Amino acid sequence: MNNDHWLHALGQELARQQLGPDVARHVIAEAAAHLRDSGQPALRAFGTPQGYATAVAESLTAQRRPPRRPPGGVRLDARRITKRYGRRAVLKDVNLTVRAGEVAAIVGANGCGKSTLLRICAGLVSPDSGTVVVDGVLGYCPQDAGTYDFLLPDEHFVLVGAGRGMDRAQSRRVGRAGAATLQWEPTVGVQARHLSGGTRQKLNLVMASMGDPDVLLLDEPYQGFDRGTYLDFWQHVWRWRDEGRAIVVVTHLLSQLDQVDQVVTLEGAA
Ligand SMILES: Nc1ncnc2c1ncn2[C@@H]1O[C@H](COP(=O)(O)OP(=O)(O)OP(=O)(O)O)[C@@H](O)[C@H]1O
Repeated sequence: MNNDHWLHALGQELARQQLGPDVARHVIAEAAAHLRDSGQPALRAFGTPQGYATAVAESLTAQRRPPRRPPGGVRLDARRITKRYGRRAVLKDVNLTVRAGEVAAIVGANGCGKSTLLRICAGLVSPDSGTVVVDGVLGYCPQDAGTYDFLLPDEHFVLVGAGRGMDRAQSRRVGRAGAATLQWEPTVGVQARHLSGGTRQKLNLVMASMGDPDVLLLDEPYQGFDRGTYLDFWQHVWRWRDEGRAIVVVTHLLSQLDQVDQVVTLEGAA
């Protein structure tokens, strides 16, 4: 079954699950975007259309969650961020304020500056003007290239753990516990360069969340995840939020946007 057939079948299954046409359109658009970005065959990325439609219907039911605690103090405050690359203006006067217990989604077209904004918030890139204030420990999951080809996953955990004040054994234990929550058990002796793209992304995400950071910056962290891991990822986001962390997720996908606390749409600076 090619991806077009799969998406068509998904539409039929969503109708059978009695999801409204607007919701179905969003789900199909997000699945198509994910398939386009990841280059994966649909069956591998999402499983059968019937199984995926059922999971979507279940997750929409699960959205009716009890009221949350009110958000806490400001954890991330980015003010009037402006950035140019050469003659190209990428960000102009962008503001982003996220409180403890809030999730912000950054959306916008390819190249509009989402990753640049996250790198600026992470302190990896300097803005031309504007300020970023972070209150607490920060974890950053890059879109790609956060791993070291010739290191083992355990060695990544030890590196990050050292920066968080953990010893080697504790780092490995915490890293492996994080991996297990993403349905991944690192194979002993396998270096990062031999991991699949989705598994490298799991490694990035585990590293970002080690040591319970107060602010989590996640740049499309689910690319290459299969359906089950993708749904698990959002469960992690809601749990982190309920624990009082401030979370920023760059995303192309629309189905979770009605659950986040704020959506920042970058238009791209002219
Ligand atoms: N280090 C750099 N030097 C020059 N130009 C850059 C650099 N980093 C990013 N850019 C440019 O800045 C613009 C914004 O890039 P950025 O990666 O932030 O976009 P994005 O919204 O995250 O894109 P995507 O949705 O494709 O991931 C792009 O035109 C990109 O080519």
